[in-house]
Amino acid sequence: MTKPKVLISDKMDPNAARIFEERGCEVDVKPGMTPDELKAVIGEYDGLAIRSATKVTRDILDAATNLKVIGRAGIGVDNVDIPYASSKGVVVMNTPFGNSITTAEHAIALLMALARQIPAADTQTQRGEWPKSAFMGVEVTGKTLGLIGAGNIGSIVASRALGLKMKVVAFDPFLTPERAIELGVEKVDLETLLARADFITLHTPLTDQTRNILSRENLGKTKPGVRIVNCARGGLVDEAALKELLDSGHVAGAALDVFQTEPAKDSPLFGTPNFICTPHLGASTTEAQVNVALQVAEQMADYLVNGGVTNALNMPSLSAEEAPKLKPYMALAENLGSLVGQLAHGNLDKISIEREGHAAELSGKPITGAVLAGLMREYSDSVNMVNAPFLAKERGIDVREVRHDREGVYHTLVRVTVATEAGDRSVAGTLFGAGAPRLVEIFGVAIEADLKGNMLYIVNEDAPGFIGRIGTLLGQNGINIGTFHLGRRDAGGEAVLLLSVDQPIPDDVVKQACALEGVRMVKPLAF
Ligand SMILES: NC(=O)c1ccc[n+]([C@@H]2O[C@H](COP(=O)([O-])OP(=O)(O)OC[C@H]3O[C@@H](n4cnc5c(N)ncnc54)[C@H](O)[C@@H]3O)[C@@H](O)[C@H]2O)c1
Ligand SMILES: O=C(O)CC[C@@H](O)C(=O)O
Repeated sequence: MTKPKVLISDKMDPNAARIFEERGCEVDVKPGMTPDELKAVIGEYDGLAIRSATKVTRDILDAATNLKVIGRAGIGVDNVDIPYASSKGVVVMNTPFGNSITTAEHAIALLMALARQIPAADTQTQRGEWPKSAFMGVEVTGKTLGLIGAGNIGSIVASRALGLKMKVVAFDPFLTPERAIELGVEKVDLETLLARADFITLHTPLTDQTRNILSRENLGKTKPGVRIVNCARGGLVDEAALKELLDSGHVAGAALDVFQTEPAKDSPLFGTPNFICTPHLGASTTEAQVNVALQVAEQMADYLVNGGVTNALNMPSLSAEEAPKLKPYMALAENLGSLVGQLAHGNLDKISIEREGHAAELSGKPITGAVLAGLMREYSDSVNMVNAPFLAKERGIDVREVRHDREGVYHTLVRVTVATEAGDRSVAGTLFGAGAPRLVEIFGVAIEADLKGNMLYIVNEDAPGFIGRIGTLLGQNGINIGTFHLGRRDAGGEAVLLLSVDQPIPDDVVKQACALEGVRMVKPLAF
């Protein structure tokens, strides 16, 4: 088996490359490529490990013809076009906790540096000026810290601030009152936070809701003398308005680790008294970089080698223990989806995926993804289990998952039912022996078959002589039959024949088969 190939395209702790190799991947480390250089090579890779410098745009994704997973060694994924990656079937993962403590500590460091103007005092002292009377600081004890965003990092900042004897008020629409109590913070609305905070620190992602959350208008509502820290994302604070308010003295100090445009090589804020900045260093500690590098490599290798999914932003998680158990189900589910896709005519607007027995004990989402991938492969070549649910949603297909506790005839069963213009059509399959997928029912007829390679599906009247006729026809056309499966509803009623053949069946042979006595339908299939 060829090893999956991974490209590390940003500066990353060497532990990442080591882990990839130990876990069975080939790895190339090429930080600092231009977008054109990346575009030229990305087609070779199954995985792309990045930090924030690599921009994974549509253009790059279009060239990434083998790419299966993008791993962000860090939290923010605003440098990845996730919707487009999803539509291309590429899993996007991040490492949501590896650098949280480090970033929270950076926010606190900046807060303290602002309170005591440490950078300017340091510069002037080292110039030999001994500016003792130029720097009058403020205590943080007893002051109110306004936290915008109380997720992983915000919560850690809150605990550190409480340790510094600050009062913490938090604005976060997703913060429950119970969690606020647990964190020891007061949940408030944004207006209240702006009016009450002596220090404000931001810890939200950059979204349509948070963009410019500290706008000119909102900055105007802050308490005179407020000090502001942004260690989250550029674009949360209106930088031009901040400059004016720093100049007017309304804002007593501001510290930015992140900028609207990065790298920020030029900014009107540079040189403003009481303005401090760092070049997006929030996550830059040895500990955090080792954490995120190890974690991203473990997650990506696990996905590429075993199919395990952890911390994916566009796919449900799947543990390394569950992945091998699900593997045979993926093949079964994809085949069942493909079978209904090939047999059901007309618009598919509803699909239900039922699991019973052992299948009901496993996670349903991957099985659903595989059924949808099989089904939609009839309509699109680039579909896989990652993008299939998105494509189904886009097409307005109503997808239902049903889990039965009941014991059925089979120890495990997956049934796929589609609602078509001609009524509901359902196929079902099980796993035999060591996990061999097997079809056990097709549109209400019990039949046992391996769905593999080229096949021919025939519905005919159950009457003597038919098997001989079809065998003769295929033989006369030089088509060898591999396996032969029969099923019927009632004796003398409708019968179903599923043949595996050694080559695709030409159209004229299909026509001849349709013309045989007693034939109701003939459909060549491919798996
Ligand atoms: N400077 C750095 O180097 C650095 C390092 C790590 C993380 N970050 C950034 O820090 C930010 C926070 O990271 P995290 O791990 O705490 O994320 P998180 O997802 O754990 O927390 C984000 C919080 O923001 C809240 N939120 C979302 N929309 C909001 C809104 N409109 N108003 C108020 N709150 C809102 C969410 O409810 C959530 O609690 C991210 O943008 C991340 O990219 C920066
Ligand atoms: O990789 C970095 O240095 C920055 C990471 C940070 O912005 C993040 O969102 O995790």
